[in-house]
Amino acid sequence: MKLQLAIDELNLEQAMTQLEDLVEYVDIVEVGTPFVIDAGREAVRQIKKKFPELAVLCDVKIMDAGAYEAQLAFDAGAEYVTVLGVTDDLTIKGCVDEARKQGRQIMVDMICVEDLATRVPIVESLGVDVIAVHTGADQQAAGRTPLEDLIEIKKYVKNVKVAVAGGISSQTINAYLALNPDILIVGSGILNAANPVKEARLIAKALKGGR
Ligand SMILES: O=C([C@H](O)CO)[C@H](O)[C@H](O)COP(=O)(O)O
Repeated sequence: MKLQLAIDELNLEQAMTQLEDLVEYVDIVEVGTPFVIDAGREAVRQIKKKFPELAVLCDVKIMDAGAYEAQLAFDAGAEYVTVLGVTDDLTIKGCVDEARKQGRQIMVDMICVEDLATRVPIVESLGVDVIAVHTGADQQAAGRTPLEDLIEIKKYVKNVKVAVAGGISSQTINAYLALNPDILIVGSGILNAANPVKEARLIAKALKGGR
């Protein structure tokens, strides 16, 4: 299981400093949607340059012009790019075609997909690499978590990797680990913790089965 650190609310300078302390606990670093809006593709370029050992996911949440937008993120050095599960199949296919050309990966964010049973097999048939259940920040504020969606999606995904995101922290991680997702995504749980390094260490340890 991989740990993906989502950086959403830091600026580029803060992110580079924070990553120096967290890099040893992280497998994938996510240039989150607010972060990429603020810092652009330069964030992907600089993180790849300073931390070549980290895979970078560019969370652009593509909704249209799939091939072109995915290409922009891949050209900056991202290994993973996100597209929205609610969008058109042609957009997802465009992202997948670009990823295959460049030897990279597409993660589909299923935020706001209401019928997972119907949508997951279609999304999987388009050749994507990872399908992520995601309870967004605004849904989290209304008290929701991604746990039920993770339980449900595990029933429908056949051959691709599964990721989960949405307010996960060391306090709640065990329920997610029990469902064995391939990628566990944590943002505010680490970066808004009183001690982000301690929190990242706790989560990384839990991912390794407490060792
Ligand atoms: O994708 C995200 C969200 O939509 C803001 O862009 C977050 O990166 C994702 O939810 C993980 O962050 P936390 O929920 O704070 O763990």
